[in-house]
Amino acid sequence: MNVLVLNSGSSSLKFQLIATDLGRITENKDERLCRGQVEQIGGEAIVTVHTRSGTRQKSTASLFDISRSLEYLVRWIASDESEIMEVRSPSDIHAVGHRVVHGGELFTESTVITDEVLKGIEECIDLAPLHNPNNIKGILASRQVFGPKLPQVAVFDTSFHHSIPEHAYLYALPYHLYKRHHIRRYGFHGTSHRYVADRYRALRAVTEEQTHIITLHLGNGCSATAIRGGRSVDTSMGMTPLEGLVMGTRSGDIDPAVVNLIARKEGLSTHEVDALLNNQSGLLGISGLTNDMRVLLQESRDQDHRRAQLAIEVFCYRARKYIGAFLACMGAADAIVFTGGIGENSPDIRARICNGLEWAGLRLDDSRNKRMVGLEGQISCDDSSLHAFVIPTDEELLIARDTVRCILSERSPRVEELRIQ
Ligand SMILES: Nc1ncnc2c1ncn2[C@@H]1O[C@H](COP(=O)(O)OP(=O)(O)O)[C@@H](O)[C@H]1O
Ligand SMILES: CC(=O)OP(=O)(O)O
Ligand SMILES: [Mg+2]
Repeated sequence: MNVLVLNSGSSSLKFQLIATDLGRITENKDERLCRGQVEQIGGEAIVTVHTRSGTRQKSTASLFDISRSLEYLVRWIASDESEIMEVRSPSDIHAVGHRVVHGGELFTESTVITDEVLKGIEECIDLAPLHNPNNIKGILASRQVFGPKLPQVAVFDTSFHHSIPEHAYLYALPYHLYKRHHIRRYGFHGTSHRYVADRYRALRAVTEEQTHIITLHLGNGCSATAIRGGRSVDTSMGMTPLEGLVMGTRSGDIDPAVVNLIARKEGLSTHEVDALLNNQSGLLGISGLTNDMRVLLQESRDQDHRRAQLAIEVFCYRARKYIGAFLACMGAADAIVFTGGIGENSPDIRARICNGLEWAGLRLDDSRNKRMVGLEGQISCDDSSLHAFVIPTDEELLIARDTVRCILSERSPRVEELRIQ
């Protein structure tokens, strides 16, 4: 089954086409046929695609909206240029799987998209005004391009975290705010945390019940998840993806009183402060330089750039603090798992985060850590009682597999039944 996986953002559309092993879904039988993205949709858009053989093609095209961008991509996929002989027309694409950021309390698992499900995703717009509207546009564009009969599946960032207990998801606010407006911790990057937990199980040959780990997704967005018995029991992101770890441009945890103070002192609206916390903070905010960890590491080494060093220090300290907190919450864990662009590729950052966790039984193997760049494997010493692993994430692959599973089982819950009373 050829599954098109879409991740639609405000002005970008990322895609992958994955040939999944219909029915059997064994790990080695899935094949990535192509991937790419359209950026700056709305005008002269930039289209970057990677063919099956790995060649990168870059071009520009006037693409005014997501629908036009999708049409353009499908035409390219069906053309000779893409090198995909299996797909000669749109009808050779059998399903579309969407990354949907917020499923609120309605969606606890991936689901086939019906009109009712679409209404449910619309209901969650209040909780994720920056993300869900774009995800909906992606779904509607797919209906337009492929017709209403093509099965589409929504895979939610939030659904893996539905196992988090009440005491961990409730904020200590007046309770009616939770009841009235669903204000609580939801958590994100669930597809990534779930994928690496699955891979960890396979690597160590343990059961779901035996999976007690802390996963660190360190990309542009960063989050930590405490996984006990294979289920998420706490996570660092909150009602929105702003809470928790220091990120590329997001602050992570701050004192909520700071919002009003910044607004007053800087003459900003609360909306503008929100944008400042999301887009101008984190690594970029502290360093005043960039949100790109590679550049920060280089500048801090070569130029002795003080604020780049400081940004890295705050980033690693916060991550270590969350590991300590989650170890206390979980009682114990068997391993810490690093993933995401930074987690997969930076031995330096991993070492700085782990440095100081010897009390918890973690002993990093320096040469294993240095070798593990973009690879999967253990980076702790064999006699470590708390292990550390690097596991490259693959959210798109999990979305493609969920898409096939949902279609085969025709799982599409009735939203009315899911709604919390
Ligand atoms: N070799 C590397 N060393 C340190 N950081 C890296 C390396 N490669 C990528 N990164 C960092 O990974 C981050 C992007 O992560 P990624 O998971 O690709 O982002 P996104 O969340 O947008 O998918 C950037 O900060 C980038 O600098
Ligand atoms: C939800 C979220 O933070 O996603 P990303 O890391 O893709 O920004
Ligand atoms: Mg990523």
